Amino acid sequence: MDSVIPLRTTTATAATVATTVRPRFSIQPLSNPRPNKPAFSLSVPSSIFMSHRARNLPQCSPVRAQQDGSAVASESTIPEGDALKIKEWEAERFKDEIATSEGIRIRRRPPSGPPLHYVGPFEFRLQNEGNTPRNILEEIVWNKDKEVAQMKEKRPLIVLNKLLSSAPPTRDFLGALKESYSRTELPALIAEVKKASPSRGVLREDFNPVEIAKAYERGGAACLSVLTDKKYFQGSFENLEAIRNAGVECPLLCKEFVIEAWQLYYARVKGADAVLLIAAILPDLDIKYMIKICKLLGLTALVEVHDEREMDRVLGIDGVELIGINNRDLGTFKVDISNTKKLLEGERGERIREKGIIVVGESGLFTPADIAYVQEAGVKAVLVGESLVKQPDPTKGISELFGKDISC
Ligand SMILES: O=P(O)(O)OC[C@@H](O)[C@@H](O)c1c[nH]c2ccccc12
Repeated sequence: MDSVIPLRTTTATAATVATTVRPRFSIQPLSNPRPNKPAFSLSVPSSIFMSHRARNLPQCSPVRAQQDGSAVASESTIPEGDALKIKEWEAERFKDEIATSEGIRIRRRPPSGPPLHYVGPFEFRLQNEGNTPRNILEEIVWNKDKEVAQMKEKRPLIVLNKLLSSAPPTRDFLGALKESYSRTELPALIAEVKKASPSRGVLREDFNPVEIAKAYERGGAACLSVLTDKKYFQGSFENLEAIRNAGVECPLLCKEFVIEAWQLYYARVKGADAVLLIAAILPDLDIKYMIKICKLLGLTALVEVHDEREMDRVLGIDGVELIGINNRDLGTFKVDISNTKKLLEGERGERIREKGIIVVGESGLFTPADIAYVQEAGVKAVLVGESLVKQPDPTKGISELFGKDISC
C-alpha cells in the first residue's frame, strides 16, 4: 500500500522530493483539494519505505501536524543551525511569493527546497522544479547572483563608500537627453557599446570600446550605454572605466543586470552616470529603494519594462523619471518595435505625459523609418546597439540611422 505524506508547499509549486539517501518521488497536486486537506500529496511506494527502514536511518526530529494538513518539524528538536537554514529558506520563499504576485516570473536563484523535511525517521529534501533556469534571463540572473556575491566579498560596501568620497561628480544623463531632443527635434540617442549578445552572438570582432565610444560621440549621441556583463555580453567594468577616463563627455549608462544595491555603488565607482533597473527581475520595493539610492549617489535610473503589467507597476512607483520600453523580450529574444507603441497608447501614455516621464525606445531600431515610428509613438530617446556597433564607421552609422547628420 502507498503512503500519503502531507507537505507544506504552495499550489504554484510542482515539486520533486528526494530523501537524503536520494531516490526521487514526484508530488502531485490533489485533483480536488478540499478545505483542511493538503494541496499536495506525496506517494511513496511502501517498498521504498521498507528499504529505508531496513537501512536503519538515524533518529530524526518528529513532525508536528498542522490543522491545514501540512506538517512542520518541531523546532525544539531541530538543531539550531538547521532551524536557521529553514528560516532563511522561508524568508527567501516569502520574497519569491511577493515577486510572483507582482507578475515577476524570473526567480532570483535556483530553488533549493527547504534544508530538510523531517518525517518520522526519514529526512526529506524538497527540490522544487529542478535547478534548470526557465529562460535565458533567469539564467543570467542566477549567474549574476553568484558573481555579485564574489565581487562583494572582494570589494565590500565600506570600501566602495570610501572610494566614492573622492569620485568626481556624475554627469546629468537625463539633462543630456532633454537637451539633445530639443536641439535636434529627434529622439535623443543613447548609443550602445556592445560587443556581443546571447541572441546575436559576436556583433563586432575588432571591438575597441573607447574608439567606438568616441565615434558615437562625434556622431551626435547624447549619451552612451556600456554593457558590463562579461559572461553573456562580453562586456566589462574595465570598458566602462576606460571610456570614462578617455575624455568622452557623454554621460554613461552602466548596462548591467542589477539585482542588489551593492551594484549601484560599484557602477558609480567605475564611472557610471546612470544605471539600468529591469522591472522583469526586480520587485516593486527593490525598484523603489534602488531609485532612492541612485538619487543619493547622483545616478539616473533608467527603469526598463517590456509589457503592460511592468509598465503599470513602474508607473505606480514614485520618483521614476526615465522609463525604457524594451522591444526585445529578454526571455525569448523576440523583437517587435510595435511594443513601444502598444505600451504608450491610451491612458498609459496620458499618465506618462502627466508625470513628465521621458520614455526611451529600446532595441531593434535599424532605419530612419524605425526612429520615426517610435518617435510618433511618443518616445523622446532611443537606445541603439546592434545597428550602430556593426557599422565599420559608427559615426556615419548614426547619420544613416537618423537619415541626417545629428552631430552638433
Ligand atoms: O542591439 P539593439 O537591438 O539595438 O538593442 C540595444 C539595447 O536595447 C539592448 O542591448 C538591451 C536593452 N535592454 C537590455 C538589458 C540587458 C541587456 C541588453 C539590453
